[in-house]
Amino acid sequence: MADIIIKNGYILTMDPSLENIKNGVVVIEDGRIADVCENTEETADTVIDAQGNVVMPGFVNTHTHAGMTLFRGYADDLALSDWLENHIWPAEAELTASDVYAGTRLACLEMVKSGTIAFADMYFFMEEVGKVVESSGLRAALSYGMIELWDEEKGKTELKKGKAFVNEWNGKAGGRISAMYGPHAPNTCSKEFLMKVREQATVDNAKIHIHVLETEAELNQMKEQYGMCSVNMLDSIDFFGPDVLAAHCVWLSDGDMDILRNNNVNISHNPVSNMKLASGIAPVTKLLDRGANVCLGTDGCASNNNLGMFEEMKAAALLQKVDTMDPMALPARQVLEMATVNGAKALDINSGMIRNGYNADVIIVDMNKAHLSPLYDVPSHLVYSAGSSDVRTTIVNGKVLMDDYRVICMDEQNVIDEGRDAAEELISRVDAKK
Ligand SMILES: C[C@H]1O[C@@H](n2cnc3c(O)ncnc32)[C@H](O)[C@@H]1O
Ligand SMILES: [Zn+2]
Repeated sequence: MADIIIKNGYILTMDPSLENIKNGVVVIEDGRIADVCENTEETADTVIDAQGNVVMPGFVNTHTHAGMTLFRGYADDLALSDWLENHIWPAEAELTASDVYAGTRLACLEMVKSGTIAFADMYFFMEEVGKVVESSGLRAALSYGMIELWDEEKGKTELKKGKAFVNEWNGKAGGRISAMYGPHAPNTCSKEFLMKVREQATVDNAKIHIHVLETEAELNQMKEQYGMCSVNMLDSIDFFGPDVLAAHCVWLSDGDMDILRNNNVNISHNPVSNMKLASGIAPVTKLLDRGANVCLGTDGCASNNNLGMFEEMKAAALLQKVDTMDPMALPARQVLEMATVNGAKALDINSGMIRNGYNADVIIVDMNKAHLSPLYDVPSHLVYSAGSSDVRTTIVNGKVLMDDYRVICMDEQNVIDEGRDAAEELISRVDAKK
Protein backbone atom coordinates (compact mmCIF):
# COMPACT_ATOMS: atom_id res chain seq x y z
CA MET A 1 0.00 0.00 0.00
CA ALA A 2 1.32 3.43 -0.99
CA ASP A 3 1.31 6.52 1.22
CA ILE A 4 -0.28 8.95 -1.24
CA ILE A 5 -1.92 8.60 -4.64
CA ILE A 6 -2.66 11.72 -6.67
CA LYS A 7 -5.09 10.88 -9.46
CA ASN A 8 -6.96 12.55 -12.35
CA GLY A 9 -4.45 15.39 -12.65
CA TYR A 10 -2.48 16.77 -15.59
CA ILE A 11 1.01 15.51 -14.80
CA LEU A 12 3.63 18.05 -15.87
CA THR A 13 6.68 15.85 -15.41
CA MET A 14 9.45 18.34 -16.37
CA ASP A 15 11.31 15.12 -17.18
CA PRO A 16 12.73 15.21 -20.74
CA SER A 17 12.45 11.42 -20.90
CA LEU A 18 8.80 11.24 -19.80
CA GLU A 19 5.92 12.93 -21.59
CA ASN A 20 3.30 14.86 -19.69
CA ILE A 21 0.18 12.83 -18.90
CA LYS A 22 -3.17 14.52 -19.47
CA ASN A 23 -5.05 12.42 -16.93
CA GLY A 24 -2.54 10.60 -14.79
CA VAL A 25 -1.53 9.21 -11.47
CA VAL A 26 1.44 9.89 -9.18
CA VAL A 27 2.12 7.28 -6.52
CA ILE A 28 4.17 8.30 -3.45
CA GLU A 29 5.84 5.88 -1.07
CA ASP A 30 8.45 6.45 1.65
CA GLY A 31 9.09 10.03 0.61
CA ARG A 32 9.76 9.11 -3.02
CA ILE A 33 7.81 9.05 -6.26
CA ALA A 34 7.07 5.35 -6.73
CA ASP A 35 5.14 5.52 -10.01
CA VAL A 36 3.98 8.01 -12.65
CA CYS A 37 1.37 6.46 -14.93
CA GLU A 38 -2.06 6.68 -16.54
CA ASN A 39 -3.79 4.24 -14.18
CA THR A 40 -2.94 2.20 -11.12
CA GLU A 41 -4.39 -0.69 -9.16
CA GLU A 42 -2.41 0.54 -6.14
CA THR A 43 -4.22 1.74 -3.01
CA ALA A 44 -2.99 4.36 -0.55
CA ASP A 45 -3.65 5.87 2.88
CA THR A 46 -4.31 9.21 1.22
CA VAL A 47 -5.92 9.62 -2.18
CA ILE A 48 -5.99 13.12 -3.67
CA ASP A 49 -8.31 13.87 -6.56
CA ALA A 50 -6.51 16.38 -8.80
CA GLN A 51 -9.27 16.74 -11.40
CA GLY A 52 -8.78 20.07 -13.20
CA ASN A 53 -5.39 20.55 -11.54
CA VAL A 54 -1.77 20.42 -12.63
CA VAL A 55 0.52 18.07 -10.70
CA MET A 56 4.12 19.22 -11.04
CA PRO A 57 7.47 19.41 -9.24
CA GLY A 58 7.56 22.14 -6.62
CA PHE A 59 9.74 25.23 -7.08
CA VAL A 60 13.32 25.66 -5.93
CA ASN A 61 14.10 29.23 -4.82
CA THR A 62 17.87 29.39 -5.23
CA HIS A 63 18.59 32.73 -3.61
CA THR A 64 16.90 34.30 -0.63
CA HIS A 65 17.43 35.72 2.84
CA ALA A 66 14.36 34.23 4.53
CA GLY A 67 14.62 36.20 7.77
CA MET A 68 14.25 39.41 5.78
CA THR A 69 10.47 38.95 5.62
CA LEU A 70 10.55 41.23 8.69
CA PHE A 71 11.83 43.99 6.39
CA ARG A 72 9.12 43.54 3.76
CA GLY A 73 8.26 47.07 2.61
CA TYR A 74 10.65 48.64 5.13
CA ALA A 75 13.00 50.47 2.73
CA ASP A 76 11.72 50.64 -0.84
CA ASP A 77 12.69 52.47 -4.01
CA LEU A 78 16.41 52.81 -3.29
CA ALA A 79 19.62 51.79 -5.09
CA LEU A 80 21.42 48.76 -3.67
CA SER A 81 24.31 50.53 -1.91
CA ASP A 82 22.03 53.14 -0.28
CA TRP A 83 19.42 50.49 0.56
CA LEU A 84 21.95 48.11 2.09
CA GLU A 85 24.40 50.47 3.80
CA ASN A 86 22.00 53.16 5.07
CA HIS A 87 18.83 51.19 5.77
CA ILE A 88 19.15 47.40 5.85
CA TRP A 89 22.51 46.94 7.60
CA PRO A 90 21.67 49.41 10.41
CA ALA A 91 18.36 47.61 10.90
CA GLU A 92 20.02 44.18 10.78
CA ALA A 93 22.40 45.33 13.53
CA GLU A 94 19.37 45.16 15.86
CA LEU A 95 18.29 41.65 14.79
CA THR A 96 18.04 38.96 17.45
CA ALA A 97 17.86 35.21 17.13
CA SER A 98 14.15 35.26 17.87
CA ASP A 99 13.57 37.86 15.13
CA VAL A 100 15.23 35.59 12.59
CA TYR A 101 13.19 32.67 13.90
CA ALA A 102 9.94 34.61 13.49
CA GLY A 103 10.95 36.03 10.09
CA THR A 104 12.00 32.65 8.76
CA ARG A 105 8.75 31.04 9.95
CA LEU A 106 6.87 33.71 8.00
CA ALA A 107 9.06 33.00 4.96
CA CYS A 108 8.54 29.24 5.19
CA LEU A 109 4.79 29.72 5.52
CA GLU A 110 4.80 31.88 2.38
CA MET A 111 6.94 29.36 0.53
CA VAL A 112 4.75 26.39 1.46
CA LYS A 113 1.67 28.33 0.36
CA SER A 114 3.23 29.36 -2.96
CA GLY A 115 4.59 25.96 -3.96
CA THR A 116 8.29 26.24 -3.08
CA ILE A 117 9.75 22.95 -1.86
CA ALA A 118 13.36 24.00 -1.32
CA PHE A 119 15.34 27.22 -0.94
CA ALA A 120 18.92 28.44 -0.71
CA ASP A 121 19.32 30.90 2.13
CA MET A 122 22.14 33.20 3.25
CA TYR A 123 21.60 35.08 6.49
CA PHE A 124 22.43 35.43 10.19
CA PHE A 125 21.43 33.36 13.27
CA MET A 126 21.31 30.40 10.91
CA GLU A 127 20.66 27.91 13.72
CA GLU A 128 17.22 29.51 14.00
CA VAL A 129 16.72 29.09 10.26
CA GLY A 130 17.76 25.44 10.58
CA LYS A 131 15.23 24.87 13.38
CA VAL A 132 12.42 26.38 11.31
CA VAL A 133 13.31 24.36 8.20
CA GLU A 134 13.49 21.20 10.29
CA SER A 135 10.03 21.70 11.79
CA SER A 136 8.37 23.09 8.64
CA GLY A 137 9.20 20.04 6.52
CA LEU A 138 10.80 22.08 3.71
CA ARG A 139 14.22 21.45 2.19
CA ALA A 140 16.95 24.10 2.30
CA ALA A 141 20.59 24.81 1.54
CA LEU A 142 21.60 27.17 4.35
CA SER A 143 24.61 29.41 4.73
CA TYR A 144 25.76 31.88 7.34
CA GLY A 145 26.36 35.20 5.53
CA MET A 146 29.99 36.10 6.19
CA ILE A 147 30.79 39.81 5.73
CA GLU A 148 34.50 40.43 6.35
CA LEU A 149 34.96 44.01 5.06
CA TRP A 150 38.78 43.70 4.84
CA ASP A 151 39.06 43.22 8.60
CA GLU A 152 41.33 40.23 9.25
CA GLU A 153 40.10 39.63 12.80
CA LYS A 154 36.47 39.84 11.72
CA GLY A 155 37.32 37.45 8.90
CA LYS A 156 38.58 34.87 11.39
CA THR A 157 35.42 35.02 13.51
CA GLU A 158 33.17 35.03 10.45
CA LEU A 159 34.85 31.94 9.01
CA LYS A 160 34.70 30.24 12.40
CA LYS A 161 30.96 30.90 12.58
CA GLY A 162 30.46 29.72 9.00
CA LYS A 163 32.42 26.55 9.68
CA ALA A 164 30.61 25.81 12.94
CA PHE A 165 27.31 26.09 11.10
CA VAL A 166 28.43 23.83 8.24
CA ASN A 167 29.77 21.22 10.62
CA GLU A 168 26.62 21.15 12.73
CA TRP A 169 23.91 21.45 10.10
CA ASN A 170 25.10 19.73 6.92
CA GLY A 171 22.79 16.76 6.34
CA LYS A 172 20.41 17.59 9.21
CA ALA A 173 16.64 17.00 9.18
CA GLY A 174 17.06 13.59 7.60
CA GLY A 175 19.06 15.14 4.75
CA ARG A 176 16.53 17.89 3.99
CA ILE A 177 19.08 20.50 5.11
CA SER A 178 22.47 21.02 3.52
CA ALA A 179 24.86 23.66 4.84
CA MET A 180 26.97 25.88 2.60
CA TYR A 181 29.59 28.57 3.10
CA GLY A 182 28.15 32.03 2.44
CA PRO A 183 30.81 34.69 1.77
CA HIS A 184 28.60 37.70 1.04
CA ALA A 185 30.22 39.13 -2.13
CA PRO A 186 33.59 39.93 -3.73
CA ASN A 187 33.10 43.62 -2.90
CA THR A 188 32.47 42.95 0.81
CA CYS A 189 35.04 40.18 1.34
CA SER A 190 38.76 40.39 0.54
CA LYS A 191 40.47 38.10 -1.96
CA GLU A 192 42.51 36.56 0.87
CA PHE A 193 39.35 35.81 2.83
CA LEU A 194 37.65 34.30 -0.23
CA MET A 195 40.70 32.05 -0.76
CA LYS A 196 40.36 30.77 2.80
CA VAL A 197 36.65 30.15 2.33
CA ARG A 198 37.28 28.21 -0.89
CA GLU A 199 39.89 26.07 0.85
CA GLN A 200 37.66 25.37 3.85
CA ALA A 201 34.65 24.51 1.68
CA THR A 202 36.73 21.95 -0.22
CA VAL A 203 37.99 20.42 3.03
CA ASP A 204 34.45 20.22 4.44
CA ASN A 205 32.91 19.08 1.16
CA ALA A 206 30.44 21.95 1.45
CA LYS A 207 29.07 24.17 -1.30
CA ILE A 208 29.45 27.97 -1.55
CA HIS A 209 26.71 30.58 -1.97
CA ILE A 210 27.85 34.10 -2.96
CA HIS A 211 26.52 37.30 -4.58
CA VAL A 212 28.45 38.05 -7.79
CA LEU A 213 28.42 41.16 -10.01
CA GLU A 214 25.00 42.33 -8.91
CA THR A 215 25.64 46.00 -9.67
CA GLU A 216 27.73 48.22 -11.90
CA ALA A 217 29.13 49.75 -8.69
CA GLU A 218 30.57 46.33 -7.78
CA LEU A 219 32.10 46.01 -11.25
CA ASN A 220 33.73 49.45 -10.96
CA GLN A 221 34.97 48.82 -7.42
CA MET A 222 36.55 45.53 -8.45
CA LYS A 223 38.23 47.06 -11.49
CA GLU A 224 39.66 49.81 -9.34
CA GLN A 225 40.82 47.45 -6.63
CA TYR A 226 42.05 44.45 -8.62
CA GLY A 227 42.19 45.69 -12.20
CA MET A 228 39.64 43.04 -13.10
CA CYS A 229 35.99 42.17 -12.49
CA SER A 230 34.65 39.85 -9.77
CA VAL A 231 34.45 36.82 -12.06
CA ASN A 232 38.07 37.20 -13.21
CA MET A 233 39.25 37.78 -9.66
CA LEU A 234 37.39 34.71 -8.37
CA ASP A 235 38.66 32.68 -11.30
CA SER A 236 42.23 33.77 -10.55
CA ILE A 237 41.97 32.13 -7.11
CA ASP A 238 40.30 28.95 -8.47
CA PHE A 239 37.15 29.78 -6.57
CA PHE A 240 34.69 28.42 -9.12
CA GLY A 241 33.31 24.93 -9.54
CA PRO A 242 30.00 23.05 -9.73
CA ASP A 243 29.70 23.52 -5.97
CA VAL A 244 29.33 27.31 -6.32
CA LEU A 245 25.97 29.04 -6.40
CA ALA A 246 26.47 32.59 -7.71
CA ALA A 247 23.54 34.92 -7.17
CA HIS A 248 22.64 37.72 -9.60
CA CYS A 249 25.53 37.73 -12.13
CA VAL A 250 24.09 40.81 -13.83
CA TRP A 251 27.22 42.61 -15.07
CA LEU A 252 28.90 39.78 -16.99
CA SER A 253 31.08 40.14 -20.09
CA ASP A 254 31.07 37.37 -22.71
CA GLY A 255 34.36 36.17 -21.24
CA ASP A 256 32.83 36.01 -17.74
CA MET A 257 29.97 33.91 -19.09
CA ASP A 258 32.46 31.47 -20.60
CA ILE A 259 34.30 31.21 -17.28
CA LEU A 260 31.09 30.51 -15.37
CA ARG A 261 29.94 27.94 -17.94
CA ASN A 262 33.32 26.21 -18.19
CA ASN A 263 33.47 25.87 -14.41
CA ASN A 264 29.87 24.61 -14.19
CA VAL A 265 28.92 27.37 -11.78
CA ASN A 266 25.21 27.53 -10.89
CA ILE A 267 23.77 30.97 -11.54
CA SER A 268 20.74 32.19 -9.58
CA HIS A 269 18.83 34.79 -11.57
CA ASN A 270 16.76 37.20 -9.44
CA PRO A 271 14.82 39.38 -11.91
CA VAL A 272 12.38 41.07 -9.53
CA SER A 273 15.09 42.16 -7.09
CA ASN A 274 17.31 43.28 -9.99
CA MET A 275 14.48 45.40 -11.38
CA LYS A 276 13.43 46.84 -8.02
CA LEU A 277 16.96 47.89 -7.06
CA ALA A 278 17.62 48.92 -10.69
CA SER A 279 20.71 46.70 -10.65
CA GLY A 280 20.39 45.76 -14.31
CA ILE A 281 19.40 42.80 -16.49
CA ALA A 282 21.32 39.53 -16.27
CA PRO A 283 22.24 38.01 -19.66
CA VAL A 284 20.12 34.91 -19.03
CA THR A 285 19.51 33.85 -22.63
CA LYS A 286 23.22 34.13 -23.44
CA LEU A 287 24.09 32.04 -20.40
CA LEU A 288 21.48 29.40 -21.26
CA ASP A 289 22.65 29.33 -24.89
CA ARG A 290 26.13 28.53 -23.59
CA GLY A 291 24.68 25.62 -21.59
CA ALA A 292 25.12 27.22 -18.16
CA ASN A 293 22.87 26.09 -15.31
CA VAL A 294 20.71 29.16 -14.67
CA CYS A 295 18.12 28.84 -11.93
CA LEU A 296 15.72 31.28 -10.30
CA GLY A 297 15.61 33.08 -6.94
CA THR A 298 13.56 35.80 -5.32
CA ASP A 299 16.25 37.38 -3.14
CA GLY A 300 15.00 38.64 0.23
CA CYS A 301 11.64 40.24 0.96
CA ALA A 302 13.18 43.68 1.35
CA SER A 303 14.05 43.79 -2.34
CA ASN A 304 11.24 41.83 -3.97
CA ASN A 305 8.89 42.09 -1.80
CA ASN A 306 7.64 38.50 -1.69
CA LEU A 307 8.89 34.96 -2.17
CA GLY A 308 6.51 33.90 -4.94
CA MET A 309 8.10 31.91 -7.72
CA PHE A 310 5.21 32.35 -10.18
CA GLU A 311 5.83 36.09 -10.20
CA GLU A 312 9.57 35.47 -10.53
CA MET A 313 9.06 33.21 -13.55
CA LYS A 314 6.91 35.77 -15.33
CA ALA A 315 9.37 38.56 -14.59
CA ALA A 316 12.27 36.44 -15.88
CA ALA A 317 10.51 35.68 -19.15
CA LEU A 318 9.32 39.22 -19.81
CA LEU A 319 12.62 40.82 -18.89
CA GLN A 320 14.60 38.71 -21.37
CA LYS A 321 12.08 39.42 -24.12
CA VAL A 322 12.28 43.17 -23.68
CA ASP A 323 16.05 43.11 -23.19
CA THR A 324 16.69 41.18 -26.40
CA MET A 325 13.68 42.69 -28.22
CA ASP A 326 12.84 39.10 -29.11
CA PRO A 327 9.40 37.78 -28.03
CA MET A 328 10.71 34.24 -28.47
CA ALA A 329 13.43 34.71 -25.86
CA LEU A 330 13.07 32.62 -22.68
CA PRO A 331 9.81 30.80 -23.50
CA ALA A 332 7.52 29.50 -20.75
CA ARG A 333 8.83 25.93 -20.82
CA GLN A 334 12.43 27.10 -20.38
CA VAL A 335 11.63 29.40 -17.48
CA LEU A 336 9.74 26.55 -15.79
CA GLU A 337 12.91 24.47 -16.11
CA MET A 338 14.87 27.23 -14.39
CA ALA A 339 12.42 27.24 -11.48
CA THR A 340 12.38 23.44 -11.04
CA VAL A 341 14.97 21.20 -12.77
CA ASN A 342 17.83 23.73 -12.82
CA GLY A 343 17.22 24.80 -9.23
CA ALA A 344 17.28 21.19 -8.04
CA LYS A 345 20.54 20.65 -9.93
CA ALA A 346 22.07 23.72 -8.27
CA LEU A 347 21.17 22.46 -4.79
CA ASP A 348 22.12 18.91 -5.72
CA ILE A 349 18.76 17.44 -4.74
CA ASN A 350 16.80 14.71 -6.49
CA SER A 351 13.80 16.95 -7.02
CA GLY A 352 12.59 19.19 -9.84
CA MET A 353 10.96 16.40 -11.88
CA ILE A 354 8.06 14.02 -11.48
CA ARG A 355 10.10 10.88 -12.05
CA ASN A 356 10.23 7.43 -10.47
CA GLY A 357 12.67 7.36 -7.56
CA TYR A 358 12.84 11.16 -7.24
CA ASN A 359 11.94 12.95 -4.01
CA ALA A 360 8.19 13.32 -3.62
CA ASP A 361 8.43 17.14 -3.73
CA VAL A 362 5.22 17.77 -5.60
CA ILE A 363 2.72 20.60 -5.86
CA ILE A 364 -0.84 20.67 -7.14
CA VAL A 365 -1.96 23.84 -8.90
CA ASP A 366 -5.66 24.54 -9.22
CA MET A 367 -6.44 25.51 -12.82
CA ASN A 368 -10.18 25.83 -12.28
CA LYS A 369 -9.98 29.62 -11.99
CA ALA A 370 -11.22 32.49 -14.13
CA HIS A 371 -7.69 33.77 -14.83
CA LEU A 372 -6.63 30.27 -15.94
CA SER A 373 -9.50 29.59 -18.33
CA PRO A 374 -9.58 28.48 -21.09
CA LEU A 375 -6.52 26.25 -20.99
CA TYR A 376 -4.58 25.64 -24.23
CA ASP A 377 -1.08 25.23 -22.88
CA VAL A 378 -0.13 24.39 -19.30
CA PRO A 379 3.39 25.97 -19.19
CA SER A 380 1.94 29.16 -20.67
CA HIS A 381 -0.63 29.52 -17.88
CA LEU A 382 1.86 28.61 -15.16
CA VAL A 383 4.33 31.29 -16.26
CA TYR A 384 2.10 34.06 -17.61
CA SER A 385 -1.13 33.88 -15.65
CA ALA A 386 -1.01 31.69 -12.53
CA GLY A 387 -0.06 33.07 -9.12
CA SER A 388 1.02 31.90 -5.70
CA SER A 389 -2.53 31.59 -4.44
CA ASP A 390 -3.35 28.99 -7.12
CA VAL A 391 -1.26 26.37 -5.30
CA ARG A 392 -3.68 23.98 -3.67
CA THR A 393 -1.39 21.35 -2.19
CA THR A 394 2.33 21.19 -1.35
CA ILE A 395 4.10 17.91 -0.63
CA VAL A 396 7.76 17.67 0.42
CA ASN A 397 9.58 14.42 1.01
CA GLY A 398 6.24 12.63 0.74
CA LYS A 399 4.73 14.71 3.54
CA VAL A 400 1.72 16.92 2.88
CA LEU A 401 2.62 20.42 4.14
CA MET A 402 -0.47 22.11 2.69
CA ASP A 403 -3.61 20.15 1.85
CA ASP A 404 -6.27 21.77 -0.31
CA TYR A 405 -5.17 25.32 0.73
CA ARG A 406 -4.98 24.34 4.44
CA VAL A 407 -1.47 24.63 5.86
CA ILE A 408 -0.75 21.60 8.02
CA CYS A 409 2.92 22.01 8.91
CA MET A 410 2.45 25.16 11.01
CA ASP A 411 -0.21 27.31 12.64
CA GLU A 412 -0.72 29.90 9.91
CA GLN A 413 -2.32 32.66 12.00
CA ASN A 414 0.20 32.25 14.80
CA VAL A 415 3.12 32.57 12.35
CA ILE A 416 1.63 35.75 10.85
CA ASP A 417 0.92 37.29 14.28
CA GLU A 418 4.37 36.48 15.66
CA GLY A 419 6.07 37.77 12.51
CA ARG A 420 4.15 41.04 12.72
CA ASP A 421 4.93 41.45 16.46
CA ALA A 422 8.64 40.70 15.96
CA ALA A 423 8.84 43.24 13.10
CA GLU A 424 7.11 45.93 15.14
CA GLU A 425 9.49 45.50 18.09
CA LEU A 426 12.52 45.28 15.83
CA ILE A 427 11.72 48.51 13.99
CA SER A 428 11.03 50.37 17.24
CA ARG A 429 14.52 49.31 18.44
CA VAL A 430 15.98 50.48 15.12
CA ASP A 431 14.14 53.83 15.35
CA ALA A 432 15.32 54.34 18.94
CA LYS A 433 18.92 54.09 17.71
CA LYS A 434 18.48 56.84 15.07
C1 LIG B 1 23.33 38.27 4.05
C2 LIG B 1 23.37 39.75 3.81
O1 LIG B 1 23.00 39.98 2.46
C3 LIG B 1 22.22 41.13 2.43
N1 LIG B 1 21.46 41.20 1.18
C4 LIG B 1 20.17 41.02 0.97
N2 LIG B 1 19.86 41.21 -0.31
C5 LIG B 1 21.02 41.52 -0.92
C6 LIG B 1 21.37 41.83 -2.23
O2 LIG B 1 20.50 41.86 -3.21
N3 LIG B 1 22.65 42.11 -2.51
C7 LIG B 1 23.59 42.09 -1.55
N4 LIG B 1 23.31 41.82 -0.27
C8 LIG B 1 22.04 41.53 0.03
C9 LIG B 1 21.37 41.01 3.66
O3 LIG B 1 20.73 42.20 3.99
C10 LIG B 1 22.42 40.54 4.64
O4 LIG B 1 23.08 41.65 5.19
ZN1 LIG C 1 20.84 38.40 -1.95
